[in-house]
Amino acid sequence: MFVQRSRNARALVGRSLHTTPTPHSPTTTPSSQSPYTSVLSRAGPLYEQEPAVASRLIASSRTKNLVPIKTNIRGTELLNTPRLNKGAAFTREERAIFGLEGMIPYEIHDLTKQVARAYHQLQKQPTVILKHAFLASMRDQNQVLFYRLMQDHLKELLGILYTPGAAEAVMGYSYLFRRPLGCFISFPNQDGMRAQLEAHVESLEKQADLTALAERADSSSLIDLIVVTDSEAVLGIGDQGVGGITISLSKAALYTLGAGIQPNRILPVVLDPGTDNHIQFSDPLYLGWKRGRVRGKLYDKFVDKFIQHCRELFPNALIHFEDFGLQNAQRLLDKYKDVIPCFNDDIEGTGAVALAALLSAVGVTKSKLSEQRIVVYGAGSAGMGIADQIRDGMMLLEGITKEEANKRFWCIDRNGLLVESMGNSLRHAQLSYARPDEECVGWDTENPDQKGYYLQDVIHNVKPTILIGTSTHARAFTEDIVKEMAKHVERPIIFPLSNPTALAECDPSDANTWTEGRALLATGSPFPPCEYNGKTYIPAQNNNALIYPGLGLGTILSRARTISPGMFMAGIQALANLAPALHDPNASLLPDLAEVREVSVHVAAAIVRQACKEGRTRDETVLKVVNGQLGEGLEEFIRGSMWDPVYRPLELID
Ligand SMILES: NC(=O)C1=CN([C@@H]2O[C@H](COP(=O)(O)OP(=O)(O)OC[C@H]3O[C@@H](n4cnc5c(N)ncnc54)[C@H](O)[C@@H]3O)[C@@H](O)[C@H]2O)C=CC1
Ligand SMILES: CC(=O)C(=O)O
Ligand SMILES: [Mg+2]
Repeated sequence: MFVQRSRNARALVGRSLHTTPTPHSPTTTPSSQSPYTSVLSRAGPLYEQEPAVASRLIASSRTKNLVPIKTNIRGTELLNTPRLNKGAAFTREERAIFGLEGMIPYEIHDLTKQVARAYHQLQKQPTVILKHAFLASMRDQNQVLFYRLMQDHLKELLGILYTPGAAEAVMGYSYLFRRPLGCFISFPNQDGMRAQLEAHVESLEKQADLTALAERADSSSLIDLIVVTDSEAVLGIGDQGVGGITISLSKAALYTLGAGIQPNRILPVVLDPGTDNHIQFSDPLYLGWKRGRVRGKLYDKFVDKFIQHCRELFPNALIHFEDFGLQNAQRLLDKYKDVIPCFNDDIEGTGAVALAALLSAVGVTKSKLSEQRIVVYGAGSAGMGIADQIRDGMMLLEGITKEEANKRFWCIDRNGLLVESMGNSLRHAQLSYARPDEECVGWDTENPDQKGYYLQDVIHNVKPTILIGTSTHARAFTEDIVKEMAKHVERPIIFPLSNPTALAECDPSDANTWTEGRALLATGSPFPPCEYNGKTYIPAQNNNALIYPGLGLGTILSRARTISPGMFMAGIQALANLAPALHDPNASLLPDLAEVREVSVHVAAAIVRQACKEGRTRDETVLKVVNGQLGEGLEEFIRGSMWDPVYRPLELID
């Protein structure tokens, strides 16, 4: 099945992002003939009603933004409730009903004017970190305005909210701290963990639509998604202790921006088992638990307790693991991936987006994935996740065996090329990629006396077609290395993926110049277009943020109990099918991250269809949509079900 899909992949690619209908058509009231009239009376935005998934809400897609939110919160409390606050946009009528006159200036300003003002204020902030702090504070004051501002200026502001801006904000967390956002689960307080999670539910309930709440039997469907980090390997900046909450918050915001998941249905969490970062640790302003990281059984029990409480309190929620350390990321994924709906974004999300970019690159070079010689520089979570996903791609799409696929990789870590004689020092995830030592006998090396083989030697002797950087080793892909690679291959595929920007293995503009404009390039953080000899080349932003929102949305909609390899592969192919390079060999290997919302529609749809095919979908209505029984296409259904940053009317109930 996959082999066939892959061969057809290029033929399937035709859906331009620009030819699809705009996702947010103005709201209109459906005719009274609508077959869905019966549910209209209780329609609300997706994910706000019980149960959490799309199934009950098919009719709401056209009316969702007109349906009032019912609340009993008034006055100052309303202005201090970010989910409901509209600031100067409260109507005259709402001001009277909710007791707001005298608390806001007289004039009413709509969202467009508010966004213009907020953008102006943001531009006045002199540094990236202050811009990030401004956005965080806006998110904490007026949720709709925050998301609307982000959405209207997505390309520019992603670099502030997410990588590279988030890196500075994570490091400076204890200095920037104003009011806590997100959920803090600390090792010394773990006896109260359940109560702490329940307190978050309570605060969400307070802000929720009271009609929807009244219809809900319990709180089990309040949360669709948990984004959790333990902060040990944040981006490429390592252990950041409690500051890692910022990466959970940024990733969570991207689910809303990129896939329309209702922001209040996402729980961003930091687990704080201590920190080994001595700079943070010895800072008097550090806000986390000031102890060295707990490890071993105590750590595992702590994480397991968290997972079990989440399973009990939010049984439908998908768990997104983010930026766990090398010793734990793969282990935790292996422990939970076949038991609960979860994924590790650094391992699987990164692998998925990298494979999509490579499918598009081999489309340009008109070669097969399984013919490539691939060097992975930095054999950690992301590097091994990418290798595994490419290997799965070779097996599923091109039908080669795992053993044959393993031979297409040369992985390099701190001690050089992974070879079999490294034995026990190899991590489990690295084992199958270790090369036989005898293969390197007779290699032409820079220094014949050195122990091990390093990047220059591997490039020189292996003559790779693909070079991927996930090492955090800034500027490791030097001019010599890139030129050496480019000697042996017409269109070298070079992906310096380390984040943030300063840690990228090379600047794509340099690689473009060193290869006379021949390289096919993708980076982790955003970079400007490259120029060579009057020709412009746009390096793709190969960041897991391009796929995880759609992956999450598709999984939540299906309510699959676990995410299967087939679901991943379906999402990957959907993303690859949207690559601009499929139409123009000199265009970007991936769609622009600013188009993530439309990308997510296709990724989520592919995942939902695959989940149905595999009999994993537990949502009856989604099944009916897929089977064409409800008169609405799946993509249309998904688009219509996304949360929009618009003000809905408020209705006071006592
Ligand atoms: N573009 C994207 O979507 C993503 C990018 N990344 C980036 O990839 C980088 C690595 O992240 P993780 O894999 O999560 O970290 P990790 O700590 O699991 O892996 C890094 C690996 O690189 C190795 N390494 C360090 N210095 C090296 C050197 N000089 N030579 C060779 N190997 C070296 C380490 O030993 C480790 O095995 C980070 O900068 C991160 O931001 C991670 C996830 C997604
Ligand atoms: C993008 C991402 O997840 C990382 O750099 O860790
Ligand atoms: Mg990450």
